Amino acid sequence: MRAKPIIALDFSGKNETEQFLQHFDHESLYVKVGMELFYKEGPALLVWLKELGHEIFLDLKLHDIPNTVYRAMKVLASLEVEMVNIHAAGGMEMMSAALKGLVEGTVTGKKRPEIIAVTQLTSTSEVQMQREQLIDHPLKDSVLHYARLAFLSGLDGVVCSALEAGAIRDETDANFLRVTPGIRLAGHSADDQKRIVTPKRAQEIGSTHIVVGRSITRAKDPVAAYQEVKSEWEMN
Ligand SMILES: O=C(O)c1cc(=O)[nH]c(=O)n1[C@@H]1O[C@H](COP(=O)(O)O)[C@@H](O)[C@H]1O
Repeated sequence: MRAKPIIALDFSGKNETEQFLQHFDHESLYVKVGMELFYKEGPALLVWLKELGHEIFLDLKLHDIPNTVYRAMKVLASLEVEMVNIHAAGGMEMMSAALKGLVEGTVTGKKRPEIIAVTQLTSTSEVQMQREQLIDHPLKDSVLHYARLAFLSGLDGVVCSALEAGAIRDETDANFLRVTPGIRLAGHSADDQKRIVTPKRAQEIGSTHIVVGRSITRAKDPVAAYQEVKSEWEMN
């Protein structure tokens, strides 16, 4: 069965989040809690979301020296979410340390959260990457390189654009997760995203998960937008 689309809860606080979730009645969702919401509300928000029956991707994108990431991951493991992430640019030593922290911090008898690494952000274009990161290669090569490093470090998958998902599957393993933000329904604004794909196309190319924020959260009818994303994603 295909994973539910992950809804990015990029809201200012619990009240706004609650107003949004009320639209969905008692439907169990896969939600992403990012820096804004987590910094505002802290772990209590995760407890509340779990009580409502939602699965959680805690998107804090750790990127620091290996020891710091190891220690932080031990703490994040205790929050018992489904998925966490780090930046692949932190290097293999950092990625291995993150995984070790997560394994050690997972409560006995509980499932370890999945851990994925951000390759190149979907808000980064090839020109931008080449100019600002001094990477003298096509963007796809950089994404594939980071994906290989994450795979060799024992991680569960990567965050990338759906445009790169098929190549990553072919270079790693069909079970290696390709979690892809930068998803837009046809005709919706790209906003700050550079590498965007529709839910249908993401499914065709090889994403294992899609992350959708503004196409749903800013829609006049968020439930209808979610259903549209879901039906495109689950087609075939
Ligand atoms: O790690 C992420 O979730 C992430 C990585 C990335 O490369 N691009 C990206 O957009 N995201 C997140 O995915 C969400 C996308 O939101 P929308 O652009 O509104 O659909 C945001 O919460 C971003 O923080």
